[in-house]
Amino acid sequence: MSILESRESAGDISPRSFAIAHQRPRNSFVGCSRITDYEVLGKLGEGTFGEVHRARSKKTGALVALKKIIMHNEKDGFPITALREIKLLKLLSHKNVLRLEDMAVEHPTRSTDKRKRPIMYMVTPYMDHDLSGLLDNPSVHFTEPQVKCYMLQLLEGLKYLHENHILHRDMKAANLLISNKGILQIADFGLARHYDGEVPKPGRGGGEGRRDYTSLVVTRWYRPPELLMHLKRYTTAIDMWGVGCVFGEMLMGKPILAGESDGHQLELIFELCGTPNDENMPGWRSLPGAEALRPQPRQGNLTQRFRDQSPVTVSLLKELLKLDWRSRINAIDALQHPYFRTAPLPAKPHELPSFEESHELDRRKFHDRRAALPPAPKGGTVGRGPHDGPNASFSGDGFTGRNGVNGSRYPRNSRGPEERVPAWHRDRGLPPRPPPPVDDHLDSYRGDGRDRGGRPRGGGGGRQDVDTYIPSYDRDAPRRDDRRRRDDRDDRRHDWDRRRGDYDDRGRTSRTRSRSRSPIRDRDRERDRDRDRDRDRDRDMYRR
Ligand SMILES: Nc1ncnc2c1ncn2[C@@H]1O[C@H](COP(=O)(O)OP(=O)(O)OP(=O)(O)O)[C@@H](O)[C@H]1O
Repeated sequence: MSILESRESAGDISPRSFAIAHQRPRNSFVGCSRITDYEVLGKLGEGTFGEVHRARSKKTGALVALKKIIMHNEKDGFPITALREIKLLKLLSHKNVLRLEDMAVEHPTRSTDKRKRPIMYMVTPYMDHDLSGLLDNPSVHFTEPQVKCYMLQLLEGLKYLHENHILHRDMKAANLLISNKGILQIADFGLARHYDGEVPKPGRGGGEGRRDYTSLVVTRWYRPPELLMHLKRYTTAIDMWGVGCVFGEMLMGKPILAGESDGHQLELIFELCGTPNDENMPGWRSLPGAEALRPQPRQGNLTQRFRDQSPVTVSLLKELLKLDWRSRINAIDALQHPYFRTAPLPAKPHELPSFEESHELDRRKFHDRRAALPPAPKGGTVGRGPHDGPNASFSGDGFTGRNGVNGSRYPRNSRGPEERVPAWHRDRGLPPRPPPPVDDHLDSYRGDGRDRGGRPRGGGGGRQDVDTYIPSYDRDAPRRDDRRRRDDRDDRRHDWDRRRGDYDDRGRTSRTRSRSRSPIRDRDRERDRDRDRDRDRDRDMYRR
C-alpha cells in the first residue's frame, strides 16, 4: 500500500495529495482558448456566478456549454467559488461527473468596451437537459427502468466523489445534467469542497464527521435535517439526502419537499419522515438549530405518499431519507440495494428515449412570459392547463413577487431572437424554487449583498459559520485555517471587504458606530433584519 493509499484509508488526505493523485492526462484539458474559437448559439441558464450558453467549437464542431464567470465587482478579482469549481473539476474524471474541457477567454475590445479585465468562460460538453427541466416537461414520463438507470449513474458519480474526499454540497435535480444518450452527469461544483473525514465504508452509512464546515450549504428543498438544525460536523451523508430528494422527485414528477422557509422545510421533512427522537436521530436535541423546535410526535407518511411504488423502491427511499445522518445509506451500499436487482431491471443508457432539450432557462422564460403573452407551445405537444396564468397556484402575498417575477426567483430577462421558446410547462403547484444556498462569503463577490432575486442575502439561514476553505494545491501557498471571528462573521471576505470589516470590528465605540453611511454596514443590517424575520417566522411555526 502506497503512503497515499494508507493515508487515504485512514481518511487523511490533503487537497494537495488529492490533486497529485488525480492529475488528469494533459490532453484532456485544453487550457485557455479564445472565445472566438467558439460560436455562441444561445443562452441555457443563469447561475449564481454567470450565464451558461450553448456554443459550438469551431475547431472540433462539438457542442459545448460556456459558463461565463461574471465578476460583479472588478476590484474583487476572480470569484473564489469559480476558482474552487475550476480547480476541482480539472481534477475530476468520471463518466458521471461533468468534465471541464477548456477555459475560454474574451478580451475586452478596444473601442466599445470599458472593461479592463477579460471575461472567462468554463467550457464543458453540452448536455441536452438538466433533470429539473426534464421533469418539468409534462410530455416526459419516466419509466421505472429509466429512474433506476439515472439513479445508478447518480450513485456511481457520487460514490466516486465521496471516495475522493469531495463533498458536492448542492445536490439537486437542476445540477444533474442528462444527455440524449441517456448519460447523467453531476454538475455545478461551486459549493463543493475537499472533505477531511473518513470516506464512506460499506455498511457504515456516512460515519462520523471529523471537523466543522459551514452549514449554509445545499439548496433548501434538498437540504438535510441535520443542516437545517445547523450541524457543522457533517459528512458525505448530506449529499445522500439530496439523492433521496431527487429520487422522490423522479418518482413523483415534482420536488417532494418544497419548503418556503427553513422552518417550513423541517416541518415538511418531519411530516414525511417522522419527527426526530433519540432513536431515529440520536443527539438531535443538542443541535443548535433544534433548541426552538417543539414538533408534535408523528410517524411520517412516506409509505402512504409513495403507496404507488413497490416496497423495494420505498425501502431505498427510506434509507436515503433517514433522519440520522450517521446511519443514512452511503453511495456504496445504495448501489447494492435490491431495488436495482428487482424487476424491472435498470435500463441501459442507450436504451433510453431522447427528449426535446430542457434547461433551467426554459422554465424561467416560461414563468416570465406567462404574464405577458399567450402560450407558444412548440410543435404543439403541450398546451397549458386550466390553472395556468400569472400566479395561478398561489394567493396572498406569501409567494408572489417575494423572490422575483411572478413568483420566480429570477429577474426579468430580455429574450434575443436566437433563444428558444419553451415548448412546455406544467404548473405543479409549487412555491418558487429556492435560491441556491448563500454562503456569507458569496456576498463580497456579488458586490451588492443581494441574491439574483434581489433579496438581501443571508436570510433564513441561522448563524453564519466559518468555513474558510480555499483549495490550496500548492505547497507554498499559505493555507487558511478555520478560525472563528470574534463577531461570527465569515473570514473569507475579500481583502478589501475584510479591511473594512476589521476597521468596523476594531472601532466598536460610539464614535465609529456613528450614523455615517457604509454600504457594508447597511448590507449587514439588512441581512440581520432578514435573518431575524425568518427566525421569528420559523419560531412561530414551532411554538405550539
Ligand atoms: N454542460 C451543460 N450543458 C447544458 N446545460 C448546462 C450545462 N451546464 C450548465 N447548464 C445549464 O445551466 C444551468 C446553470 O448552471 P450551473 O448550475 O452550473 O450554474 P450555477 O451558477 O452554479 O447555478 P446555481 O446558481 O443554480 O447553483 C443548469 O441548471 C443547466 O440548465
